Amino acid sequence: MKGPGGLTLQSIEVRYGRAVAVSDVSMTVPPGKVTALVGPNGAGKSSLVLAAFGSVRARGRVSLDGVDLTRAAASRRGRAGVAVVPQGRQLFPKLTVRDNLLVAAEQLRLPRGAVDAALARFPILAQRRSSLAGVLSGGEQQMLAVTRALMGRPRVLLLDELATGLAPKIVQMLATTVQDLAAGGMAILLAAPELTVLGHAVDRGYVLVRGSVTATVENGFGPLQARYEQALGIQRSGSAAEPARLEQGLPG
Ligand SMILES: Nc1ncnc2c1ncn2[C@@H]1O[C@H](COP(=O)(O)OP(=O)(O)OP(=O)(O)O)[C@@H](O)[C@H]1O
Repeated sequence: MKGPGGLTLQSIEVRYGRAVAVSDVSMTVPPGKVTALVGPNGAGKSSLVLAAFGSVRARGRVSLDGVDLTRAAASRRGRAGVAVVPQGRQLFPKLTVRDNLLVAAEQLRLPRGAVDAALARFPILAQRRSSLAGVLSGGEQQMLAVTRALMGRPRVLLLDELATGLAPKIVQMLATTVQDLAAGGMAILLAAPELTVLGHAVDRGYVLVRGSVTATVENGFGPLQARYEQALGIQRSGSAAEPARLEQGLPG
């Protein structure tokens, strides 16, 4: 019996030793939508993303399109349709663009031809297929990380800090990619400490503070941002101190 579509996380808890990074979080990442996960630094966003992908140990349940993946390792989740662009990208800097994708193709048990097909998405990256990943610009590296994640035609794509440190033009291009993927039916999760540049791409989202969801918002980025600012204790008065507090995370 199939359950709801997309990714479902139930009562997820992530601990590092005695420290609880994520506490009893339940959320969904439905197909055809861009779901945001916003929270200040240290809120537990990356831990939750990696718990969904299966690369950190977690309590709770994870399912995709109603199929239980709780006990599946990351490699099996990958083949089942879960893909991640992790914070920091985790590329092999001393391998070429093409070889980075070949490694992923092998992990996903895809034919080698999948690499050239994947490279067609970003022409700039295709031109640099023989360059070492480590010499690419930040934007090109992020394109490579996204391309790698998309190789297995995932059903859910987890994007951790997609826009951090990138030029606005690149972020716009990635935002368009994300929207196109959602329009094609993919379930997308965008985790970030702030999403103003990507905000227009967001359909719904969750606010995460100190490992717990404090708000679930279904009606777009504006209301989500308002709930986020509320959670951080930010007053909308236009004072110069506000952006600094948003970047630093928690209310003073
Ligand atoms: N490998 C680890 N070992 C111990 N503690 C960790 C580890 N990874 C994360 N933490 C801690 O878990 C908490 C949540 O971290 P996490 O990286 O998931 O948050 P985040 O919201 O993604 O923050 P950021 O935006 O800074 O990446 C933090 O207190 C962090 O210090």
